[in-house]
Amino acid sequence: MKYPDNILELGTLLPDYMGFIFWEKSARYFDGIIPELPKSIKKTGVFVNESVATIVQKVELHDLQAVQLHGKESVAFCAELKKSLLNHIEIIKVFSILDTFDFAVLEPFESVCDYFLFDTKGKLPGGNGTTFDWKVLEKYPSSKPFFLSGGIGLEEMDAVHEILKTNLPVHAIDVNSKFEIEPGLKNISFCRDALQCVSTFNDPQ
Ligand SMILES: O=C(O)c1ccccc1N[C@@H]1O[C@H](COP(=O)(O)O)[C@@H](O)[C@H]1O
Repeated sequence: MKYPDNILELGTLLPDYMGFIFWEKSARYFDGIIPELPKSIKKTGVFVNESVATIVQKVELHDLQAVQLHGKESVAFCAELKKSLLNHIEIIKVFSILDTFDFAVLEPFESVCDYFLFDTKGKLPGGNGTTFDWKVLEKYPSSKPFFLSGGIGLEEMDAVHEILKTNLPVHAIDVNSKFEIEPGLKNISFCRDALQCVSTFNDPQ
């Protein structure tokens, strides 16, 4: 999200999280002031290999409730960040998947982050707009809840429904470029359709 009016309009749909990209090379780079949003929406800062000091500064400046680490942040880095954020900010550690994934790498991160996020490996650290084969997640060995991400659009809603029927601990569905008019400007009507669609998932067939 980048533009105040668009941020406020999306806010009326009450998503659980709203993301702001603090990676300067992104076309979605956010350098504004986040307008007042409903308190239930967790404002999430997305960072790529940023320093602890910068992340803490952005958390304080924008009153963020979650940080998404979208680079090669180490276990030690996540631990230091967790300590600096006094445990009250959610830490979401991203792992990028192509065709296969060695889930053993997750184990040391279990205690230093609150959620994992699985995105698709691509040219950019994130926002590549491509999906990975979610079958890879059948081997997910952990009970830690995760965000499912990477190129999710309205066309993926049936597949999203299917994955939510499994025992996988999917915490949230993370959408980005497939819901945009241009980078950082969300298509509100697409977002409304997706939320409407998700709200029917528990309806009896
Ligand atoms: O979107 C970006 O520009 C971006 C840049 C650097 C790190 C992460 C970024 N976006 C995140 O990428 C995922 C997947 O996005 P997409 O659906 O494939 O477009 C999502 O978490 C974005 O927040």
